[in-house]
Amino acid sequence: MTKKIGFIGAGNMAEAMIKGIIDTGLYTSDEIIASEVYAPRRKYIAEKLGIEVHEGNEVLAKSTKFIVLSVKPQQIEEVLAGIKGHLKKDHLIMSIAAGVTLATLESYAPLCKIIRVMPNQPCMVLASASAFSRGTKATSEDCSTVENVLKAVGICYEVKESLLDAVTGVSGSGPAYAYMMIEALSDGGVLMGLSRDVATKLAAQTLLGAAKTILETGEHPGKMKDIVCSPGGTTIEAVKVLEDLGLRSALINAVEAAALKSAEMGKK
Ligand SMILES: NC(=O)C1=CN([C@@H]2O[C@H](COP(=O)(O)OP(=O)(O)OC[C@H]3O[C@@H](n4cnc5c(N)ncnc54)[C@H](OP(=O)(O)O)[C@@H]3O)[C@@H](O)[C@H]2O)C=CC1
Ligand SMILES: O=C(O)[C@@H]1CCC=N1
Repeated sequence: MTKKIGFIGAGNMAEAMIKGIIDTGLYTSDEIIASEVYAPRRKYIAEKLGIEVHEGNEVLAKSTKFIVLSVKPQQIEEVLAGIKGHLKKDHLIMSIAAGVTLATLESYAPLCKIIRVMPNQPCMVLASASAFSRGTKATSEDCSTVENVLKAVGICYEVKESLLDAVTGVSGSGPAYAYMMIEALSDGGVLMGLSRDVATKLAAQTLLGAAKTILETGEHPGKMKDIVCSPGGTTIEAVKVLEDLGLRSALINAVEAAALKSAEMGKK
């Protein structure tokens, strides 16, 4: 066992997590291994992140006790079946697959200690929001191992597994909603005459600043909204438009839709 952590599936999320882990100094690139079926992707990840990347998953299972499953949910069963003979009881498996339950994961890898995680994509810039649930064999030490990774790239909470669908709806899928908001705010700026570059940077910094304010002050978002709305001013005109067009309702329904989809995926 020469590696500290191994990622099966070197796609978008694995790249984001590995970049975050290396940038934060938790593990060095020579302590990380990955496996990936697609040859051009193997070459890209090996060159970009400086880690060892293999075609098959057996080498990885033999090289590390800490395996991250970062393939698509529908690929999990086949991946675990392929390495079953190499999985021992001291293997810790961290699955980031949406909707795949601990019971399902434990049925595919009955000897292993398993922790189910819902991270999010901004782990690549060390600003991730994650939650996890422990499987029946996972120890507190295993949870600390996983927490060390998740806290290195952002914040994390342990939750009951039944709440991971809600986590997926809010923070797992959430970066996509935020990117849509940034894009749309930028469009508004361009409509009103700003250059695209300046409009996008102003929009992104505005979401970042608002998010930092809530996290650092602990204030209620409604109170902070009220502070921005000057009586008879510009903001309340915009807030009226957002209420008329159902921004809040759209976001609440979006979170519900993603959470319900995650729960439905878990029934398969
Ligand atoms: N994207 C996100 O923001 C988030 C994703 N997740 C979860 O993370 C997981 C990965 O998502 P994401 O990174 O977006 O997906 P990607 O499709 O980008 O990454 C998965 C990678 O695994 C490869 N792969 C497929 N089969 C195997 C195999 N047998 N062995 C090794 N590699 C294999 C895929 O190759 P190929 O494409 O050729 O099949 C692909 O490159 C998913 O389960 C998702 O639910 C969780 C939170 C956020
Ligand atoms: O869209 C998805 O299914 C994955 C899980 C959460 C974010 N992306």
